[in-house]
Amino acid sequence: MSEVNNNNKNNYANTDASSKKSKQNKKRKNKSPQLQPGDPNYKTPTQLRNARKRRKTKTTKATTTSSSTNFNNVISNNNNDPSLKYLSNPKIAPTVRNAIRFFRDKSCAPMGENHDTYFPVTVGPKIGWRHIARLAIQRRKKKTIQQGGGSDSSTNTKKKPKSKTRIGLFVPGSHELLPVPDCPVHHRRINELIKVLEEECNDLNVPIFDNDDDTTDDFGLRYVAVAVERSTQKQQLVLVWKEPDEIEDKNKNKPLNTLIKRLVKLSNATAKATDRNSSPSTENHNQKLIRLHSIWVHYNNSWKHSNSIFDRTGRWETKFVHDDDDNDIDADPLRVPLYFPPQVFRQANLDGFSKIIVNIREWLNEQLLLPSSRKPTTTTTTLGHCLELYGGVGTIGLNLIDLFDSIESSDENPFNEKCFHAAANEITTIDDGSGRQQPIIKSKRDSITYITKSASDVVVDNYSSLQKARVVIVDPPRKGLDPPVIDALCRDYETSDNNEHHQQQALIYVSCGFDAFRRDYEALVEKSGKWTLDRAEGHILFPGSDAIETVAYFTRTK
Ligand SMILES: C[S@@+](CC[C@H](N)C(=O)[O-])C[C@H]1O[C@@H](n2cnc3c(N)ncnc32)[C@H](O)[C@@H]1O
Repeated sequence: MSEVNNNNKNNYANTDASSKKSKQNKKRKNKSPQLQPGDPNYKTPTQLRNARKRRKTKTTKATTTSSSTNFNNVISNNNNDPSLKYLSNPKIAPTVRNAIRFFRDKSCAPMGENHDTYFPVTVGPKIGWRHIARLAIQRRKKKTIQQGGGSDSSTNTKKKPKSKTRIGLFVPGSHELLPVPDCPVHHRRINELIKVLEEECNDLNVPIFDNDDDTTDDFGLRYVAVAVERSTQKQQLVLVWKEPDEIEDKNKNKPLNTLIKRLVKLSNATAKATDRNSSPSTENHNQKLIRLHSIWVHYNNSWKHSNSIFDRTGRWETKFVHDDDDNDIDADPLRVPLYFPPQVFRQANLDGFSKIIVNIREWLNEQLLLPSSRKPTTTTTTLGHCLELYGGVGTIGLNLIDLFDSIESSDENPFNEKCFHAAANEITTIDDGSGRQQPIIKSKRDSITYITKSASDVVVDNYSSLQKARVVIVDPPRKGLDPPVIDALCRDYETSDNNEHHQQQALIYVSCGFDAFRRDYEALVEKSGKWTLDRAEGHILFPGSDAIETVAYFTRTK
């Protein structure tokens, strides 16, 4: 396509040039006589032809450079970003295709059968789905700018190289920063805040720490993380800051505080504009529109690069929390306010993940609750006990509390427990016929518990919880289940004290790493024979990237 455009451009250019030439020839014929050999400035036909060639080469070079600059902009904004590679058709990503093939083989479906029958794949909106972004920050030196502009180079004065703060992603396998302005998969509130942040860092000349660049300071801003609260669309901002090595240099943290004050001021200005009931976006196009939920600083003083922008030993400070309450969550039958401070795991696409929770609820209702409530001997309408491993802040478990008598959630991250209990204390339900949200009753609240422990320790130390669970939910990180968890799940624990209703145990496995899932599937189903796959589904939570979230529902083989 670019070739067609370029050809068109050249054609127009040629047409313009040839009409100009014929006019010039006419002028020459009418007015000035042609230069003759021996005249000053006379050029032979060869010299004229060479001069024309040089002019043409110069013009072509200029055109090519400008069009390739445009092309590069497009590339750098899209194709170079690996998370956008499969955006036009997310289902052709290799991992998605592998997963489809895997479940086709396992279900013995014939080639060519629509995968909806054995592995339905949900693809949510392709744009604006990312609610959380962790980005690197660097300062790029701009090329020296020539002033004066005249042809006489002696009149030019050299300006000091100016540097520009850029925020973006590291190109995979490198520390080369790829700016991602207006990234289409980012929630627009992320893009808006990043733009303002870049401008403010430039205006305030905020020091940027870059341990690949010896010429920068030994302190400064090194990363940023932005998350958007879904109910209010406000931004949670984390500024990751490297402190100076010398204690007496603490004053060097001042630019950080200036930046924070400035951002809070801008956020308050947006809040005021919104309160006046005017639309801030139409009021003043130049106004910097940010609406902050909170600002946190994480002091990451390590000198080395690591995959994680937060340092386990680093200090955290909350610098600002909004004080208005415009949370407008609709009344849900079960309202679970989850807490996600920056130290805990938060799904990047919570809208997409809520579809997973809806499906889990549906499966539990259809496969486990409804069949048992149809049996005349069963009095229960809930599912007994649930054990959740790798539970985070309770994103899945807390959204299922109405279906179980008791839930024990767990995770190894010590920051989760407080968030889990804060949320559990605030859960409200509409279940008394009044139509109003009510807090859950005390006995129910007491049956919602949390253990801060690795999953491997839980299955050993709290073995009885695993034994009595009607449903076990696991949502491990990409590396999959820890070997002791697989061992415990494959152990022969179907004794008479197995779950109170003596029903088949179920295992719901939510996986974000397909290779690890495949390995764990083989251990659970094929090697041990203890589990049977009932259903599997895929969710493309990050359209554009090569990933799939797999949800597999297993029942324990009798
Ligand atoms: C993919 S996240 C899922 C969390 C939660 N279900 C959610 O959706 O927010 C994986 C979780 O496993 C936790 N984790 C990682 N390794 C663990 C381990 N060995 N034992 C227990 N938890 C672990 C992490 O802290 C993280 O919260």
